[in-house]
Amino acid sequence: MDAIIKSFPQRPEENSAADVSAHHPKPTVERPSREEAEAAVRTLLRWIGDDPEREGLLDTPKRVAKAYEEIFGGYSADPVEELGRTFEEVAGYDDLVLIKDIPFHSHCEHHMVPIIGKAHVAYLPDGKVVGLSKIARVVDIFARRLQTQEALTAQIAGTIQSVLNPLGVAVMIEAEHMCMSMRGIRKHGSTTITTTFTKAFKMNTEEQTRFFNLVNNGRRS
Ligand SMILES: Nc1nc2c(ncn2[C@@H]2O[C@H](COP(=O)(O)OP(=O)(O)OP(=O)(O)O)[C@@H](O)[C@H]2O)c(=O)[nH]1
Ligand SMILES: [Zn+2]
Repeated sequence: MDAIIKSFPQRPEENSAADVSAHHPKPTVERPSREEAEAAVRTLLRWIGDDPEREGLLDTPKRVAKAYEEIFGGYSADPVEELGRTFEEVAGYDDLVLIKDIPFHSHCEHHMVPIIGKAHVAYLPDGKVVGLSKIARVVDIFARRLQTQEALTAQIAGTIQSVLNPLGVAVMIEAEHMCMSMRGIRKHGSTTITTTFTKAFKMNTEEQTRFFNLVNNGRRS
């Protein structure tokens, strides 16, 4: 499915069906056994030129398999479930809710090396709100899968839009890609910014501007 990439400022346009279908269901593949995963790590150790039988590396395949369970734990979690519990008693609050500077670690699907960044997620409630931590959990679940930054951005926005059904969602991600700094073109310190807007945010550039202002407000340079 195509990622939704938007540049700033956006032209107001009609809401599209893509808004609500941008989140990906979790892939279903048959997993190999832990022994097979550990054997694959031993193969990679030999591929890089080291000796998996030397003392320091003996337990490494086991550790790597365990670490992978954690850093790719997003495949075993369901972001839709996280948004299932909502609250309506908010004293009539009907304005934007922004959770900014949500730190995340992901891995790029091209090289499987880290993407390190921050997500800013806002929504305009339509009567109901969700626990703030649940938004961060959605970020975390998608980040703990192999990603492109564009897909990560679109998946977070699409899931919140389709499950919570607010008046609009805005997601901005700023991240550094280790595949661009550790290897390849070796450009340290460059940041990639992606945004996805749905409904009210997509149709109204003033809402986008408000979102950007709030994200930048109080930020230390
Ligand atoms: N659009 C996008 N590109 C990404 C992301 N993460 C990594 N990339 C890029 O994916 C591209 C993969 O390019 P390829 O030519 O297929 O692979 P490569 O030869 O390893 O590329 P180099 O990184 O240029 O050495 C590179 O330009 C990466 O910088 C991402 O989140 N979004
Ligand atoms: Zn990469």
